[in-house]
Amino acid sequence: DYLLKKRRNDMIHYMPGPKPLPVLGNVLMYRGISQADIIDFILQNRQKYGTCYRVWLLNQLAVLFSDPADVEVLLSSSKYIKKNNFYDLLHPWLGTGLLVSNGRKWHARRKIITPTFHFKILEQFVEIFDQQSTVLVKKMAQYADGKTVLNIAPLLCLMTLDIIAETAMGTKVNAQTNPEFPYVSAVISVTYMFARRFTNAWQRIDWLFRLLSRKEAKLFYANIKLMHDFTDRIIVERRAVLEQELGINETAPNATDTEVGLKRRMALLDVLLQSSIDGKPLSNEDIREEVDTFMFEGHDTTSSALTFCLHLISRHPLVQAKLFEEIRKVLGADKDRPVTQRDLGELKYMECVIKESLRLYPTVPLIGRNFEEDVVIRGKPIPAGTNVTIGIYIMQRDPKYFPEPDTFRPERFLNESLEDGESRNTYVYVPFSAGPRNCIGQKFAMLEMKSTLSKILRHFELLPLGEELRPTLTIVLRSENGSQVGLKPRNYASTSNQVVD
Ligand code: HEM
Repeated sequence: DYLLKKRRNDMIHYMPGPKPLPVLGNVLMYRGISQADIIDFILQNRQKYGTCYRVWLLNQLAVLFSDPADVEVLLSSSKYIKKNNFYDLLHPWLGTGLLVSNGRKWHARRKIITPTFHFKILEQFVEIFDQQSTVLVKKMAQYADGKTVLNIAPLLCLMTLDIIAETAMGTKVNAQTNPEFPYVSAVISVTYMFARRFTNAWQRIDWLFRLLSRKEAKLFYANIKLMHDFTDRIIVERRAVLEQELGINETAPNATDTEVGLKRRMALLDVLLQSSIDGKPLSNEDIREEVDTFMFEGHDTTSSALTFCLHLISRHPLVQAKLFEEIRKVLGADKDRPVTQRDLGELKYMECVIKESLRLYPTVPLIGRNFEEDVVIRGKPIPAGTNVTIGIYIMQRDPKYFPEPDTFRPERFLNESLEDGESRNTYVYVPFSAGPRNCIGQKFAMLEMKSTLSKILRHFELLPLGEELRPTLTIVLRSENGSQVGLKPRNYASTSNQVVD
């Protein structure tokens, strides 16, 4: 143990952190810490050891950064893009798709996928957001009696699944109307199991998972197979259609990234089918990795963000009134009018509400990297092989940058001006990460959330019924008891300030 760690220990000895035991390192400090306690535990460690501290987990050295100046160095550089081994858990489903891939593969794929989010393409996706949120409000209407407590989280999850399936694969899975559809229940089950395995050290090791949780492991891998078969089938079908329609092989090598995306309404899958790397088209397996990555990354994140945001709105009537006023002003008196990308761009206060909600409850509260070689971050040497965590949640709750950090105040983001006139490092607020490896779906997610929120608030007033949130860290931050609210139908004939009454 001494020899294995000696070099790294010598390099890192200056850094604060809990005293490690031989062999075990600091593993024991995680004893008895439940999923729901992890975030508080990390905040306490930040108080004890500062904005940069180390822990030893057996033989693995891990460093947590939460000083925005350090985070800026890490995120803005294209050198530090390798993900750490926590992400390996996602391999069985996502292979080495964009979220987990590294090096050349990541660069090439990122270049191909970026045009998918061209604003012209997003414009077409806005129609899908609108249609699917219409299905959502129809389902919600049955609970809108002003006294029923509704946990809105599962409904949001099904809606975001419908949206991502249609935008990524060009296929309707009808999750909202048919949640029993095998592909839909497989996605939900696997996402749930990822969350469990992520927080359970033993289940994270694959052979132990297969050995000790046999039934769960069997279901997990059967569901992954089912999802792969489904995606494979869609890819084969779409390839055949595209070949017929476009003469895919002639189009691919000559078209520039942006041209490919703009030809007609495209799903992500279509862009991939027409793309090539070094003149070679992507194989069905390559494409599946990326489509699966979008299915995973594109539904759980947005649905969790919406869950927190709607809850906060239900508990802040003045914010809700202001939001509704803006919605009425921008979208007019017809609550069923489909929204456009332009409308959504004008919902400025709503943007502040979403940003503030993502500040308090960043869906991805921690992100990880691994250093392949020794590096020095602002004078701090870090040895090769170290797992690095960036504490998004910690920075966004730091009173130094956000006065009264636990208070929900969307006005903070109006004009992005700072209350005390000080400048703030932009890397202090990074719910979508930042730099070359930031969230490729950020604009998509913002439009989707704005579209859904405006649809819900045009139809219902949210009431503060039910339990409060119980945030818990799984792969994404979610609320253990969902988001409990009451609903009252909006009377659109009356004026907006009726909400405050
Ligand atoms: C509120 C919603 C969302 C949040 C808060 C969010 C946040 C993030 C964050 C923090 C990362 C960086 C992860 C890391 O470095 O390990 C990321 C990456 C990514 N996100 Fe999102 N995301 C959201 C929605 C979406 C959506 C809707 C999509 C797809 C349509 C998407 C696709 C991706 C992909 C593919 C990556 C990997 C990018 C790369 O490594 O090049 N995300 N997201």
